Amino acid sequence: MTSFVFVTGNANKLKEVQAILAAGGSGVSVTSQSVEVPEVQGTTQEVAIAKVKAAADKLGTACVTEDTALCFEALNGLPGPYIKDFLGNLGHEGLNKMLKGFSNTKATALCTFAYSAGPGQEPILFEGKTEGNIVEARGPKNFGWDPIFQPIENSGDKTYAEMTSEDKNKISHRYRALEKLRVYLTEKAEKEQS
Ligand SMILES: O=P(O)(O)OP(=O)(O)OP(=O)(O)OC[C@H]1O[C@@H](n2cnc3c(O)ncnc32)[C@H](O)[C@@H]1O
Ligand SMILES: [Mg+2]
Repeated sequence: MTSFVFVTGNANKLKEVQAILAAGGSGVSVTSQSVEVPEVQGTTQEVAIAKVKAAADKLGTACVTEDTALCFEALNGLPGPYIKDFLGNLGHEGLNKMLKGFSNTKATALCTFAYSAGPGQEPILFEGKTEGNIVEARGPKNFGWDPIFQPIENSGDKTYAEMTSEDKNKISHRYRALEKLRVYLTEKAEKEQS
């Protein structure tokens, strides 16, 4: 049984990670800890690396962090890793308004899991992407920008918020990144046993 410590303050992320791992029946499990770590500015990779390093230093142990970015094609990838501040200040409506001057509503949901084997160890990143469009908010408003993101594949015309969690977890940016982390941790555990 492989398990990892997931450092996050976001209960929705934790719930999805637990559900995705349970559905996969992979024997990888997760415990969680909420630790305040600074989030630096930079590319999604730089932000993810700095966050997991700070978390590993603080906890003194191996751990996993996750960063979610929402990248608007018309804005050359912005807000990207700064989506939390944009969403907090502008809301769903403001994010839609940002794209009013453009004919392009395409966006990429990008999830980056970062694994550190412990303090001072070089982090390893696992990325997952889902392509979609930014639309007027539809569906329950309990998780971030889910109501304004309509994935292109498999959703019909549903936003993430209108999809069942099972359906979202089959195609989500988080699912795709977590699958790579799961494979890595499983292979690592097998190597350590042999
Ligand atoms: O403690 P951490 O893990 O950092 O949790 P956080 O809520 O601060 O999360 P981020 O720094 O990664 O910021 C990402 C923002 O995008 C939101 N978000 C993340 N994943 C999402 C998803 O699958 N659907 C909708 N919104 C999401 C989240 O609520 C934040 O506002
Ligand atoms: Mg955060």
